[in-house]
Amino acid sequence: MRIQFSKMHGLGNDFMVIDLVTQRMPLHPELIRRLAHRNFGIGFDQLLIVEAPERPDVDFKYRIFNADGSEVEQCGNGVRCFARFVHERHLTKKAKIRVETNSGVVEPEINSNAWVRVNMGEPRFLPDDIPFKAEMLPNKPLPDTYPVEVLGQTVALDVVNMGNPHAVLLVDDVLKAPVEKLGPALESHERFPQRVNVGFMQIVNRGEVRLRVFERGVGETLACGTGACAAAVSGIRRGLLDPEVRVYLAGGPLLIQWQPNEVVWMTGPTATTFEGTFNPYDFYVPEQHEEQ
Ligand SMILES: N[C@@H](CCC[C@H](N)C(=O)O)C(=O)O
Repeated sequence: MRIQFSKMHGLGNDFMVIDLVTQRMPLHPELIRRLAHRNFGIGFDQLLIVEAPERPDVDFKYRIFNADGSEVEQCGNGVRCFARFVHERHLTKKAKIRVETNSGVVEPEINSNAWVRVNMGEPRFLPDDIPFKAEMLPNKPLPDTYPVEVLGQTVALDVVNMGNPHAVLLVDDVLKAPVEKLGPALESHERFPQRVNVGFMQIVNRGEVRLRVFERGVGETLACGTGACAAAVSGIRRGLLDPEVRVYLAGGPLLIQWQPNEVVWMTGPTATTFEGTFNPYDFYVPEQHEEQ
């Protein structure tokens, strides 16, 4: 039994994409960790799965797994690649599709140059929606920064849910930001019961920022789409940015557009690196093998 896949990326945030509408394979976390391994596996930041929809008003179901095997709710660079994948595999002819995720519906629209614009939905700020433990302000929208003690210092975090949880910190120089130190400490901080993605944002001017993201379940990646949305939303909410922001990540720029109380729009490129097949039994996990 061989499974077909595509290797894709959005600005260097890389994915293995598998169609499980027409194929079957187990989705055990240990199998995913083995496939994600950069030497022993295919290597990726996230595994993206295409499934048949469970409700009548969407075209596909989109499941996302981090390299550590954890299933997550949303992936912004991934949804652009997802839209391109379902076209390349002739699973749809529609330019604009509705895709169900574990945190709601997103709507990517693909253009002829494989650029994709996505309605990412509305950001959420309630502590329970992030989720974030903010005893001082039980379930009221959070202020635009919240002080959090970490590694003996207090940092001012803006916490935003973009389908998945994000914390955004302002820094003077993104190249000198303490991503390796604060990233893991905040990712697993007790205030974030489901862990968090941590963005370090440098404001260049009202329309441009530089961003590095320490991703939950992966580590620092070359780009993070939901992280770019969260950073832009945070800067706009704080009155530091205009409603249209170019977010420069290590892998390249994304365009993010947002007006308060509206949905966030993300526009960016996609790339298919190669297509291949693998035999899941080469990555077999004894006694934990689960059929999907
Ligand atoms: N790279 C993604 C985000 C993937 C999920 C994230 N690591 C999480 O755990 O929430 C993006 O482009 O948004």
